[in-house]
Amino acid sequence: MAIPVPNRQLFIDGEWREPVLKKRIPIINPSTEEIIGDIPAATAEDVELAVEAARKAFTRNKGRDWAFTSGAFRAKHLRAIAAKITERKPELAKLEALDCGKPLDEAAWDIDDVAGCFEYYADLAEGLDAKQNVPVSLPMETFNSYVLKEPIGVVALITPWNYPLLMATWKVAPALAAGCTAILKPSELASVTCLELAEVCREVGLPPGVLNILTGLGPEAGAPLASHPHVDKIAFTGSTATGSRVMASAAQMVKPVSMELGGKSPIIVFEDVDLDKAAEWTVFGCFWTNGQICSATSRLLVHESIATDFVDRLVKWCKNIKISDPLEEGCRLGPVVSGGQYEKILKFISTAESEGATILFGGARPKHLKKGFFIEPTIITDVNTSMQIWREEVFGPVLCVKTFSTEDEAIELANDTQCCCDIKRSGKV
Ligand SMILES: NC(=O)c1ccc[n+]([C@@H]2O[C@H](COP(=O)([O-])OP(=O)(O)OC[C@H]3O[C@@H](n4cnc5c(N)ncnc54)[C@H](O)[C@@H]3O)[C@@H](O)[C@H]2O)c1
Ligand SMILES: NCCCC=O
Repeated sequence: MAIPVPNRQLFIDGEWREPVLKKRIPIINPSTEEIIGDIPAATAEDVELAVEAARKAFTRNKGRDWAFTSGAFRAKHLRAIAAKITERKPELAKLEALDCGKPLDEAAWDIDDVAGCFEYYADLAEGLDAKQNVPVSLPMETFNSYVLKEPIGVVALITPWNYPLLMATWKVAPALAAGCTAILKPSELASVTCLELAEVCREVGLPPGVLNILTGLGPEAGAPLASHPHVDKIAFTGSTATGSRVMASAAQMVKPVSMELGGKSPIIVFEDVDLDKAAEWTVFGCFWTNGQICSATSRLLVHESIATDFVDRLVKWCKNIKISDPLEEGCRLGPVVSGGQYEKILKFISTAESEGATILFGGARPKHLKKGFFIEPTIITDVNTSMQIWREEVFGPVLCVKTFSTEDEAIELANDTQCCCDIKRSGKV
């Protein structure tokens, strides 16, 4: 059953604050296309306040309140956040499913992962203490040398919508463990659970300003954050195009960045596999999270001798995928995140068709669903490497299939530089 979406403000300096320009963005439930609430829309004015709060938190009491206290102290906060997330798991999973369309079971796994990630970095924060001031032996007695591990400062964390709270946590937890203070800017398409993370931080008494959360549009909130002179580092996950813009603005100040950018991952199926298992993994890899995963197995390379049989099995799997409202029992494929993504994916499919590919299965909204941004699991064959569907990231439930005859050919196709440019450039840090 759906639950109400909490009405929240921006989270700055440990408090809820209305955006300076009082703007808000509607939240659209992708299953029903109905507005179910709204989120605050930060602008440069709010970025200013959040960066100032983070900077103050970093230096407060000469850093003894957070940045230069013990890792064990910070770990206590991370563990308290993990415990609260676990306590609120049923509600957070529902909110995430409502906000981004992810099947409820998958949203619940993600919330477990979120709690696990805070715990993991709590362990690392504790481990840091033993690694401080370790002497480094030098060949000269007149010098002493020690290793000091210090946080870099104020960090900007900009995240996408496909795993809203998990992608945020992959950045927030390590930053806080290291002693940084942070400003998180989640995607405007799915910010609800990140705002709940703010409430969790408030409830567990995270020192004010250590984590600030600004929801808002990319150009209005993300861009001024990325280019702010008092932000010491940017960690970004999202599309290659936006990542490139963020890097360019960071380069003006020679500011370090970590980038996790788009993906277009191949899966290679050789002739000696267990066909049923390989078919199950291919389908899971491509359609999990409604096909919106950077590591989606969206390019299937299958040995020509088993291709017909293998693709038949994929089609059988696809026929049995339950497509429904993500909160419905047994849902395996929900809607894509937004109207914009829905249109974009359908355009990819129609371009593939006009370029000569065959839409073997799916390719449209399921007939039993009249509303919502639903797209059937789609299998495309007769693809060649110059087609857009092969080269570009679709980021939806679309699998394209190509056969190969030798291992070398399979590897060459998998490594095709055009297809894989995103992967090659998105080294995970
Ligand atoms: N490699 C990975 O680990 C990984 C993981 C998840 C998602 N992704 C990628 O993320 C993409 C989908 O996410 P998306 O559509 O939210 O990506 P996106 O690039 O559109 O947006 C990502 C974030 O950047 C913000 N943003 C937009 N314009 C900005 C600007 N000019 N300056 C600063 N910030 C700006 C957005 O508001 C959002 O918070 C896909 O390409 C997917 O492959 C990659
Ligand atoms: N399981 C998390 C994958 C994140 C990439 O999209």
